[in-house]
Amino acid sequence: MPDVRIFPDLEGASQEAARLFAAAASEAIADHYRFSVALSGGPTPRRLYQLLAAEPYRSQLPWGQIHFFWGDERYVPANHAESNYRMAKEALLDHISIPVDNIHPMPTDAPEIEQAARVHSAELQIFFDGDICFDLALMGIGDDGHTASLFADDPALTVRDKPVAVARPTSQPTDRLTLTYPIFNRTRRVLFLVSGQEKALVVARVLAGDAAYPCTGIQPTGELIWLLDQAAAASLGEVK
Ligand SMILES: O=C1O[C@H](COP(=O)(O)O)[C@@H](O)[C@H](O)[C@H]1O
Repeated sequence: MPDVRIFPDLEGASQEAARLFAAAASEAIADHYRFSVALSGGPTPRRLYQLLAAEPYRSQLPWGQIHFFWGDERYVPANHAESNYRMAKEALLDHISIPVDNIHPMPTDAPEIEQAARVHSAELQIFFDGDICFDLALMGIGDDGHTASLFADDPALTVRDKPVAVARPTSQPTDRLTLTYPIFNRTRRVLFLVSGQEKALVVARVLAGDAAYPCTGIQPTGELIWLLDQAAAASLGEVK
């Protein structure tokens, strides 16, 4: 059974996520002197990022030992309204004292998206010395059951031999880059943050193991925690 924690609202779930982020950072840094995180995009994690950019975390977290990557990115310029990097930059990165070398966005400026996937794969291999293993992946879920940019019926779902895949979801206006299942599933801790009634049914189905949803494929060997607000938890128990 996954570890599912329910909070009255997104604020409560985000506060728990910030606490877990700080605990995971201190454990990773004590063990191997740095903390590598894959961030999620979309609107849900914005409050978490704002909390990390505020006291006490802003002063207390050892930002020089924390490295930010992204779990997925829309193939748009870095200053685009849809950019996952831009959201994290505005909510978090612009407000903390972190070396620029610790920020590793997925590139979105190559003429071909396949080239960007190769460049970022190479960056990951170098950073992790050939053994890609994040300390923490922050994740969300769409109401269609996608997570990161792993969408149903998209070829990115089947990529097993590369850390970064190109996603071309037919439901979305732009192509995307995404980390692949093997990378998420060897992450030390995966933390889902989910809010809103429109996610309730899909969350219940994913937690019941319905393989129709890409999110169900996230089964890390490490720790898996779901932080839900009450609205997102509303259908738990209705789906077997
Ligand atoms: O498209 C995306 O959506 C998912 C879910 O976002 P949420 O704000 O509804 O939780 C997100 O995790 C992913 O990073 C993003 O690109």
